[in-house]
Amino acid sequence: MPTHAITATGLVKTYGKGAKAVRALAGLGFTVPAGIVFGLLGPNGAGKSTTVKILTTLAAPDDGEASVAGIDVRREPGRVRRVIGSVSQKPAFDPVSTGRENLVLQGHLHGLSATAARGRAKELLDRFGLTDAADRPAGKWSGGMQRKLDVALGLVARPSVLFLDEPTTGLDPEARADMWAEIARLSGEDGLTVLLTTHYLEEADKLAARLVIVDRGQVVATGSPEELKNELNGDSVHAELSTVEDLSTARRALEPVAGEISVDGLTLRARVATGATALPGVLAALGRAGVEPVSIGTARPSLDDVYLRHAGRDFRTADSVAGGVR
Ligand SMILES: Nc1ncnc2c1ncn2[C@@H]1O[C@H](COP(=O)(O)OP(=O)(O)OP(=O)(O)O)[C@@H](O)[C@H]1O
Repeated sequence: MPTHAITATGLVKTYGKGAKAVRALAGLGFTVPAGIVFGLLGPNGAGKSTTVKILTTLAAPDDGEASVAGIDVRREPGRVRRVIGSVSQKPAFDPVSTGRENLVLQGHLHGLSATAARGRAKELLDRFGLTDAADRPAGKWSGGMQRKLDVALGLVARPSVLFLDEPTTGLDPEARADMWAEIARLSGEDGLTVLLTTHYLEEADKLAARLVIVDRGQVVATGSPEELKNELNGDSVHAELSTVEDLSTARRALEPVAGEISVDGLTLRARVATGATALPGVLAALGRAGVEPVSIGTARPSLDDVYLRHAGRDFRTADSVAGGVR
């Protein structure tokens, strides 16, 4: 295995032509060291799925280069497919067949003998805690168990790189926490490289050893979650106001006491050196301006703040306005 499990350089992809053309990737590039969970984080429409389609050989870039496990995705797509596992957002299992049958069938599709396919199915069922349900139709399993089955199906052929596209979308909090534990175990135990795409900041923060933040088809920030948050050098104070008028008054009042100020709905966020120390000054400034916040608090920097700094807009707002580079 080369040191880098994935490299992508200058990827460009445009869908459609003329006035309707959407530039999904605008020169995107990153490298993924082997053996870690790597996060590809970005709001809806940022270009994550397009990147994964190119890396898993399902789409060709208009320009740029990429390799997976040292193999060029454009020149040798067949070889790439043999070393990767891919778990897409859509379920890959047959709901009428049992979990075990699904896994055995997948083994056959990858050329395993009947005995080897049964053995691998048993191993994966045990590993994901699915043995008790193994002989019931997968369509009757809970959402969390079905997602685990999807991941298990992606692992049947012992890939060296596993692509997980939005693995926890639609899961309830308990199933999501369970899935997070499984994903963390994948790279920790098996030395597998996992490329995780997500639009959940918290998920990337918790699982990814390194990540790139993608916005409008380009990488806007790269590093470990800790590195990225530490670069921000400071906490934030969040004040929720009751009216738009109060919001503008508060903004003017805080300009002399805070660094960057941003607004999300009726919440104002101001960057300060240390939240606890700055809070009395912020409250005093608001009081002098005659503004009483509905609530106020401080927070350590989050990936949300990192995104705001690098993309110049709030993550949640960007997430609700999907769109490529036009
Ligand atoms: N087949 C397609 N035809 C036209 N436009 C497309 C196609 N696939 C994606 N796009 C557009 O390209 C841009 C990037 O989409 P992509 O699916 O790669 O983003 P994403 O970050 O994966 O978003 P999501 O989290 O919503 O899946 C978006 O504007 C999207 O609407």
